[in-house]
Amino acid sequence: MNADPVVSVADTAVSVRDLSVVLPGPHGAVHAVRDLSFDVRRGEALAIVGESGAGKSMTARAVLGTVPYGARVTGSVRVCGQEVVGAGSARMRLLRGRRVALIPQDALTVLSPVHTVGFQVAAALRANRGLGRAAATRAAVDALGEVGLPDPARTARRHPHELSGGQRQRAVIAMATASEPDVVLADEPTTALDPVTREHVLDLLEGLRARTGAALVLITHDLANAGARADRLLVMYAGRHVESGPAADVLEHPQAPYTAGLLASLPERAASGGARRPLPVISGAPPAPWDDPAGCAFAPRCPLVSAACRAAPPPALDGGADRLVSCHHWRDVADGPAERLFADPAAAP
Ligand SMILES: Nc1ncnc2c1ncn2[C@@H]1O[C@H](COP(=O)(O)OP(=O)(O)OP(=O)(O)O)[C@@H](O)[C@H]1O
Repeated sequence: MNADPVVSVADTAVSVRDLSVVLPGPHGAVHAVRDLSFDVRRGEALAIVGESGAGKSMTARAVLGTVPYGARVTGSVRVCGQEVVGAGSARMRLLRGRRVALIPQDALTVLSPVHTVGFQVAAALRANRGLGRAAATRAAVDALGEVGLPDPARTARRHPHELSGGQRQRAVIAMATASEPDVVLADEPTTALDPVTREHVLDLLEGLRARTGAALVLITHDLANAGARADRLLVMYAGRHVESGPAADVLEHPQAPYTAGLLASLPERAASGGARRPLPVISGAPPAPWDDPAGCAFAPRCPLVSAACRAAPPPALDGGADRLVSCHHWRDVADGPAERLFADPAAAP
């Protein structure tokens, strides 16, 4: 990307520049993340949005320094000023947990079935904050109470299988946030939860951010909900930056055709016009993971495609008002009601 957002280093919790992650795959190299740049300021919530395979989780793993074995990572990822790309395991042990923590999609991937949740939260506190056994045990109970678990002292003595899915997710949030990291990465933290519990967990994350001043990176498929919960949005497609900026602005006035298509296909938006009409769709499918298109990866599905789009991936252009957009034709999107681009499913290429 060629445009650098103006954020002072001291205000920046995460700074990603020209990040690429390439993985070996059975059909050839998989370009999971390509030339991605973005910043997350301290205390800010950034939602990374995109459909399955867009590279959201791999971006989070690169920030956490936990890409799969065999992955080739280039570019730079700085967490609180410290470089993660190429960092040795000793430096990453210091960063992980203390500076940056992950809340995964499924709590059971991080909770051990053989230990009580209190023991596991206390273990994280001992590792990250250097607390002794008794102090860590007390702090773990406090942390379980902070995330709204009932009777935290009793919950601390329970094993993960004795808790509901929502309670387990709260326990994982307690484990990730008890040490008050500067950056919390939440990878689809509510996917496995019912709608009411989902809202509670998102409220909880918002409350923790307000209390500790941590930066929150929320990874999600859900563009509308992300907009309501985040300060800023980063839309990804096929491993690349599509557009980014203040969440409300991106949702109100998308600048990239892909974002406009995603928004047009939201049932609540399509219904807002009053008349019943077919839900607009973005026809076609994203490129296969091992495809390495010469131009814009969205070009085969884009109603505004031109020769320039097929020749080279568009750079991130300054869309004004703290926005970046990776599209040659962004002015044509920004100038009119975005929905019109995908209004007629039969008209899309
Ligand atoms: N261990 C791996 N080895 C090879 N390719 C992988 C591996 N993990 C992920 N990928 C590929 O990397 C690309 C990006 O995956 P990633 O999990 O980051 O997408 P995502 O946007 O998080 O999707 P989802 O929303 O489904 O989790 C995909 O094409 C995926 O198939």
